[in-house]
Amino acid sequence: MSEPTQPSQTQPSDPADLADLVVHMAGVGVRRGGNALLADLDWSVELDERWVVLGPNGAGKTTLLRLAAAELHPTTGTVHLLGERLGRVDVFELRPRIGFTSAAINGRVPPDERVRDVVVSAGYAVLGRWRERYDSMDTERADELLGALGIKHLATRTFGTLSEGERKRTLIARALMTDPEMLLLDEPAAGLDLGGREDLVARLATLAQDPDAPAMVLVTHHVEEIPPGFTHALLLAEGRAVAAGLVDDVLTSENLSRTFGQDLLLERSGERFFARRR
Ligand SMILES: Nc1ncnc2c1ncn2[C@@H]1O[C@H](COP(=O)(O)OP(=O)(O)OP(=O)(O)O)[C@@H](O)[C@H]1O
Repeated sequence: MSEPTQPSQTQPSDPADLADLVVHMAGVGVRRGGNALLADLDWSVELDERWVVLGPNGAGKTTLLRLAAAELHPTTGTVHLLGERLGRVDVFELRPRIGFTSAAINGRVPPDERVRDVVVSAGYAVLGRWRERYDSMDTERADELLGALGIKHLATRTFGTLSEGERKRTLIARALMTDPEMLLLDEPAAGLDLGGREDLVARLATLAQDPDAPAMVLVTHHVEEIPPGFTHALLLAEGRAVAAGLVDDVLTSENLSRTFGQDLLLERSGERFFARRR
């Protein structure tokens, strides 16, 4: 195999340029207990970009997303989110500007909370406090988002009675409730059956193609889960970027093989990707 495609993003140093970037990471490392979870990472996301972050188990994808969600600070390097530098900004002011869904959030929703309240309470930065009085405009917005994700009919059901796919869609609606400038999705299709996955991929494709939608970063292990309309890809292995840039340049059999440490064949059908071992 030849040398990997080196991540080749420009790295602005001027604060005015940084203000235009949703995410800017320079020389980022995260260490825990002597392990490098991430190392030497340079990565930028612009407002109109939709990124997929792909890599094997343990590659550092969730760690990267938690940095982008202002849930973690880097051990080394600098992270700017929405023009603000982590460590120099109140993260409690930053977080409402970022929509984030993950299995961890899924596990924190009380099972007896109603679906509409799971969504609407995001505007009040609370989970599991459904007795708050909500503004009718907020309720309408929540219903609109539930409609866009195809689950408006479930608005009065309790979260605990939903299927895994319905829960994931509820949490995406919740993440969009605050009109975030960036939407982070950590393995949104994990645990879904084929129909559920295809339905979610189609809904995310619609969102990705909406020019008013926020910048998006989707973490996955599977190229089959990349929604059409996603523009960029970051391939991670052992905490380091293997390749980063436009989907068309980065998603190749060679880069995928290097990322997953196996000889893989990547195939494309229209705007969808499929991979298997050679
Ligand atoms: N607090 C910690 N101390 C030591 N190692 C950690 C800690 N947190 C995570 N790790 C390790 O860091 C690596 C990266 O973890 P991370 O969850 O970011 O990977 P991932 O790519 O999201 O993996 P997966 O696809 O399995 O979810 C893993 O090997 C994990 O065991």
